Amino acid sequence: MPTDQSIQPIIKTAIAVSDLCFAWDSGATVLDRCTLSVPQGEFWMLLGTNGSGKSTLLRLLAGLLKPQSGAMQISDRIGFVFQNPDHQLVLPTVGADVAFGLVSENLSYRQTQQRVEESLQAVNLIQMIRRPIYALSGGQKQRVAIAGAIARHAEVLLLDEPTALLDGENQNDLVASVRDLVKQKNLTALWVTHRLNELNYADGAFLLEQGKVIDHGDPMRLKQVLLERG
Ligand SMILES: Nc1ncnc2c1ncn2[C@@H]1O[C@H](COP(=O)(O)OP(=O)(O)OP(=O)(O)O)[C@@H](O)[C@H]1O
Repeated sequence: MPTDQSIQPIIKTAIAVSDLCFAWDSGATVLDRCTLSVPQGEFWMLLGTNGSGKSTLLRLLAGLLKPQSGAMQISDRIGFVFQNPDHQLVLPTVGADVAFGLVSENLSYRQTQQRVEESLQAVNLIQMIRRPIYALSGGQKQRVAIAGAIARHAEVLLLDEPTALLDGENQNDLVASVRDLVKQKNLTALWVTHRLNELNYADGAFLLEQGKVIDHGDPMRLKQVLLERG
């Protein structure tokens, strides 16, 4: 019989990328044998200089682009959050927009309503269910986009600089609430950012340079590495 000390917790991987290569038709290489993995239930960040391939990697993971070689493993229940929420919110009110994401799921009116309400509750926007999208702040719009993913029962959230257009206070609120959601709902999230203070909320981080992960692990250590680089 194994002793208690010999029993290791089973850590499942929610996002696995192995030797992924991607180049544009022009021949410009963006990802060059990129390898990383994110444990299930964790909130990881992806950092790197402009043009290092962060957005491209997220688009490959979401199936929006096809790699030339390498392997990826990820849930097919993905929620994608773009930098600019105006590029993904399509209907005039909060509730209608979240419900729109459910049209392909063949739910009854009641089931749809329940999913919309639950997901808006999860992002603290239930009181705004009837509010027009134009009357929301940038941070509230991002929450609507996240509610859309929650309503579709996304297991993995891919967020591409979701705070880039937000001021400091809204930025902190959003990153804290995504961290809480990940933990409460046992989701997995990969969050692209240039803002080092957001690392305070992460379980781990990757540093991408010229399409390769050159460092990864403890977010506070990586923050220090990047601060020292200037
Ligand atoms: N549609 C496209 N066609 C051709 N090249 C592209 C296209 N989109 C991006 N690129 C190029 O691919 C490279 C990687 O871009 P990507 O957007 O992945 O970088 P990033 O790390 O997300 O940068 P940033 O931090 O500035 O958002 C860049 O050189 C960029 O110019």
